[in-house]
Amino acid sequence: MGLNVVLLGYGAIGRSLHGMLARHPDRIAVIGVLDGRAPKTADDATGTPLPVLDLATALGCAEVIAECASPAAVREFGPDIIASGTDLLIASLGALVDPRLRGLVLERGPGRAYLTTGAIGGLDLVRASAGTIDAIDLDTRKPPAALLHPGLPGPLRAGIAAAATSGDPCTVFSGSVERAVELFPSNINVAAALALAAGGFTRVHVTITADPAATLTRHEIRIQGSGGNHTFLIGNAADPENPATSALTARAMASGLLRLAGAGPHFI
Ligand SMILES: NC(=O)C1=CN([C@@H]2O[C@H](COP(=O)(O)OP(=O)(O)OC[C@H]3O[C@@H](n4cnc5c(N)ncnc54)[C@H](O)[C@@H]3O)[C@@H](O)[C@H]2O)C=CC1
Ligand SMILES: O=C([O-])CC(=O)C(=O)O
Repeated sequence: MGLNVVLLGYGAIGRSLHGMLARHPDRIAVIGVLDGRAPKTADDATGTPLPVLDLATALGCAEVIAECASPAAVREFGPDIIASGTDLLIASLGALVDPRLRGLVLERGPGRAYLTTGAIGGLDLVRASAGTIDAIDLDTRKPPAALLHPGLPGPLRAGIAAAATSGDPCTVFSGSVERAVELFPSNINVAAALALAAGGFTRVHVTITADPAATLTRHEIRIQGSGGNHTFLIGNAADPENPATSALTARAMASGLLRLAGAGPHFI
């Protein structure tokens, strides 16, 4: 019997994740989706349709709910999932900048919250170095189209659009993790991942650049502290369905779920 998984969100990550997990029926059974807005619920590779579930049904059959929807979905469903005793794997880590939600999701139980490494690497090192870190700088660079979304304030939208027409890279944001995830809720969860791993939001500074020439999404992470200095440079291919999302994210979630289902090797 495999691990029973429900997908909360069936967009670019959810569909890709479904396809990857379908290759491991001995370890994982994807039994449905919690996403009433998904236009279709069948994985392209297998054509397997998934039922759309309500929360009560999902909680009755899932051992793990894998969130790949939005920070709003973490706010809406996260506390109930954890309170029910079901485990929750979270992609939209930006939701956890809210200390109240963080308490409900990360500290209450009895369900366990797992945080995906998502679109970056090095979180094991950041976690291990938590007490020694003075500062983390995250420079994220994406094509302008990957940064535009309907909730952006007008001047910021205009700045990103101007970068697109000028052809030159333009830094469109510099500031805190909290402000970054407020302005780009589906685009900079990796900043929250670094802050959560480092054990504090105040030490992380975020810069976002719109780069019309970018062919990869780039995350440059520079860590300074008494334990040493560490730099990671990550260049990710975008998901073919969503230019805002690195394709690595679905692979990271699949890898994490397979690990929960017992597949090694286990790096800890
Ligand atoms: N931790 C990380 O490194 C990364 C995290 N993400 C997070 O993953 C999320 C999903 O990414 P994609 O699949 O590319 O987005 P997408 O826009 O392609 O798909 C999102 C799906 O979730 C559904 N959804 C949104 N809010 C919902 C809600 N409240 N309840 C139920 N369903 C809901 C939508 O209907 C859509 O089908 C992003 O919004 C972002 O927050 C994305 C990339 C990297
Ligand atoms: O996929 C990426 O490269 C990063 C991203 O969207 C996020 O952190 O939300």
